[in-house]
Amino acid sequence: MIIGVPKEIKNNENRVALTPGGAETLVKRGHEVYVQATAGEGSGFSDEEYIAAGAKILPTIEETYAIAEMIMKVKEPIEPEYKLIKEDQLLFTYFHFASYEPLTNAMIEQKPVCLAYETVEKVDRSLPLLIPMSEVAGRMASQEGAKYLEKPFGGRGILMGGVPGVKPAKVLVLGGGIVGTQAAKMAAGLGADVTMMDISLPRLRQLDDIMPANVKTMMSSEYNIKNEIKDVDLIIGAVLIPGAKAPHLITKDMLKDMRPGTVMVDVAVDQGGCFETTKATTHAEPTYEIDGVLHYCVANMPGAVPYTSTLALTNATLPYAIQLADKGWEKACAENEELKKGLNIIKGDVVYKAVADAFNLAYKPLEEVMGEAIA
Ligand SMILES: NC(=O)C1=CN([C@@H]2O[C@H](COP(=O)(O)OP(=O)(O)OC[C@H]3O[C@@H](n4cnc5c(N)ncnc54)[C@H](O)[C@@H]3O)[C@@H](O)[C@H]2O)C=CC1
Ligand SMILES: CC(=O)C(=O)O
Ligand SMILES: [Mg+2]
Repeated sequence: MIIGVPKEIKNNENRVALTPGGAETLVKRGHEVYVQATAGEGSGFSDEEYIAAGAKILPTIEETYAIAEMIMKVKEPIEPEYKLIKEDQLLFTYFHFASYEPLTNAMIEQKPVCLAYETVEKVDRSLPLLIPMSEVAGRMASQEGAKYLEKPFGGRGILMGGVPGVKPAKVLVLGGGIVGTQAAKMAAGLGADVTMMDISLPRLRQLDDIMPANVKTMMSSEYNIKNEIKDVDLIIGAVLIPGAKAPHLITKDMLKDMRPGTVMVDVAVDQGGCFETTKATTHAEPTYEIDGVLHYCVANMPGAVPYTSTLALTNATLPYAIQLADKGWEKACAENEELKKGLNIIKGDVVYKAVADAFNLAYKPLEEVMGEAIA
């Protein structure tokens, strides 16, 4: 198969979808790998390393899209990329369709096969291609939260761990999955007083067993959230309903009950955000303030730590990319239930129900689109 790896063009996105090691693995299996010039630079990989691995370098993004049967990316395609995408081309990347209607419409129009990292799902319902980036974003959420709580950055001016004789900061983590757990761990490590909320009681039991003593658990409900936010310093939004828009757990109205300088980090921004007042920001301008509350809503948080993130992401994606390249997407998805769950839009048909529901689009079950082979 001919595989193209374009350079990411989203603001401050320094990750790349394939390492030189990954390229070498695919080339050794008989595939052709084309990498756009300097695509790996932000992650510390030179063009020469890709060439040594057997890949070919193409000077422009246009040529990279034009030649490839499968495009491997990190972030969802953005506007300037839409027209480069070819009918029937396989796109293997994050999409987060439910949070962005123009992207969904563009992919329906361009008719590629969209296989979304974030909905590839194992039988135990875990999301193997989201987990590594959720681990990064979760750990970063507390780091960024601690920074923005500093007065010069717009926060209340409170130190996460406090000092002897002065109380630590109070941190509320909404969602106790991968992001929430990693965020809570980091905040607890800094000495903060952490509360985690989730709607799953079994998950709260697990967390209660494994988390340090300065992490408490609470059932997630509007009532509990309203009570907690009154004296909290940092709120981390980390909920997920796979493929769907995130529920708004904190409404605009609730901001009035918070102390000025409270910081809210919405990691769930790429699924629309779990705060009503969330709007996606970039690393260039990560925060904005509403009613005295500082919002941090960067949709590609891991892009800021590309050394860690590229290696973590490609560790997870490469085994799936090999299957797609070796067998083609139809056979690979027919034989692997995990990959099959990643199919969101196939040549104009929306085959992932939560995405169709998000925008009242027609939903076509996979069996209708693909026939018995894939159903
Ligand atoms: N901004 C960024 O750069 C990044 C964002 N993300 C996003 O972070 C979000 C969380 O991802 P993961 O932790 O991997 O998901 P996960 O599936 O591991 O955890 C989500 C948790 O939210 C809980 N939940 C659902 N509804 C809830 C509610 N009403 N109240 C409290 N908890 C609720 C679930 O029970 C689950 O435990 C996703 O939207 C993901 O796309 C992930 C990586 C990077
Ligand atoms: C998961 C995701 O959206 C990211 O890593 O940017
Ligand atoms: Mg994201």
